Amino acid sequence: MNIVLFNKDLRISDHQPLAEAAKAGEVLPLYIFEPSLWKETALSARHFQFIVESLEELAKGIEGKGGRLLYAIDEVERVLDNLLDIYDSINLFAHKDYRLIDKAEKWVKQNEQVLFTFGPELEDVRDKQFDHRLNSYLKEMLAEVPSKIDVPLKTPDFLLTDLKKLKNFKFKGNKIRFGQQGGEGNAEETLDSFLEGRFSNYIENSQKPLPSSLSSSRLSAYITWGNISIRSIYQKTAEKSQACELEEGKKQLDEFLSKLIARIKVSSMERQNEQLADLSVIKREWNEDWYRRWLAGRTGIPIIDAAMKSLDKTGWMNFSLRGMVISFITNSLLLDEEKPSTALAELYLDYEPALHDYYIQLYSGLRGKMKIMDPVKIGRQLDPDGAFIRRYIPELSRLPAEYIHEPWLYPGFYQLGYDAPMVDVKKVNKYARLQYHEFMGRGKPGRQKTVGDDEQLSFDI
Ligand SMILES: Cc1cc2nc3c(=O)[nH]c(=O)nc-3n(C[C@H](O)[C@H](O)[C@H](O)COP(=O)(O)OP(=O)(O)OC[C@H]3O[C@@H](n4cnc5c(N)ncnc54)[C@H](O)[C@@H]3O)c2cc1C
Repeated sequence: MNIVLFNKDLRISDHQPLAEAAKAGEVLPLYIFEPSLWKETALSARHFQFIVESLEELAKGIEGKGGRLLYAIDEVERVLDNLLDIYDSINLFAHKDYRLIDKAEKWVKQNEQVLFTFGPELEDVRDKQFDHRLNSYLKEMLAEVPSKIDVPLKTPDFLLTDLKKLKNFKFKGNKIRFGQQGGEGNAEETLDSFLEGRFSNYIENSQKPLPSSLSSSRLSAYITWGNISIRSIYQKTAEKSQACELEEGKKQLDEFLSKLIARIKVSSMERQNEQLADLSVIKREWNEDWYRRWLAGRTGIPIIDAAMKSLDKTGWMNFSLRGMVISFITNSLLLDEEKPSTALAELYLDYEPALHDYYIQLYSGLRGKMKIMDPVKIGRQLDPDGAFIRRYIPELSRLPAEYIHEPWLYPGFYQLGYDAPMVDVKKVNKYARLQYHEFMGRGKPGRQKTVGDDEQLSFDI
């Protein structure tokens, strides 16, 4: 039996494993929900929601070709064992980045079955041939799934034909009401609307909090869950760029393409044996109250709070805000990055472990210099009139612009009902810099913290 293992490739267009399996004979398209994966990783209710929306559309697409998408709720090895009891032999078809590829590879070896994998050979970005291979992959013809998919007459009883049973699944976190919805159609619409005009201020706006939600492509969640393939985005964009009459348009699209390529490169970086800095000696003792206020968007520092509230609501933030919120908690407040990183991963709809971990490490100083940012200053640069802050913090919606980034300076501050800042940013940053410079200079811990340090760091209104 030819079994297609769907994973983070929830689409029909440019789906090579499905195309090849359909050419080989009868196909059983399968999506496995592994309970252990949902329990042990940062996958959350909002990811589940997006996946279900994607699967519903995928199922319709497969039905349209005469096939049927099936589901299993179990560990991947057990599902495959059960299938092997039913079928004499199994050919698995999957993309190379199938999340459970190690398990599938081990299983086929142990059971003498066959696994066909598809996708570019892009394992190590330092390889001299990397750029060449990437370039050819991006320009390759897209895979076309045949118009008819043959299904076996009878499918195993233990496989599910709909998603109702999944309602008993337990998830972390909350669903999103105002975020992007999963599915191939939505992915294509998002790309089309970007190429039809939203791209025109990409460079200027993609790091500004409010304008970025329109001027950025907003494709990240669709790429993460494979509702659209990167090479189809690449090809459509390159075509649009060629057709652009104005140099300015080409410039915007080239910048966007460079981001897509950055994604592939960061995802392909060889991470084993990497030496990360050990900053544990300068970290503060864990402060649950600070952490909770940061996560809830109640630090009293408007740009941080607006960013965290927008993430909770929409599941998305632009690059600069992502860097700023993690830098604030790990570098300014000197808290360990592990818990904040997991909390953010649960909230980002586009959570992709390779990218997320890399940038969290970069922004919390584990991969080089620890950058200590001033969120008030950054807020002024990114959101000068405070439109983003006003959108997400209603208490500040009518505050005059001159106070929007430092509302505690407003004479009527206590009437606003907004939180007083939990720390004085200047003081915590000064303290963090001192700790870091001592650590770097002498290669040993900074000044031992004494009782009363925290009091010195609190805000002096
Ligand atoms: C701490 C931190 C964590 C991050 N975690 C993730 C994550 O889990 N998943 C994720 O998709 N992105 C992550 N990013 C990268 C980036 O912030 C998002 O890809 C981007 O904000 C998505 O919005 P967009 O699709 O509108 O991007 P656009 O600007 O329109 O870019 C198009 C695509 O290129 C890729 N991309 C854009 N910027 C980068 C970059 N600097 N490096 C690598 N790829 C890029 C994304 O796939 C994106 O969809 C993270 C960044 C930081 C600083």
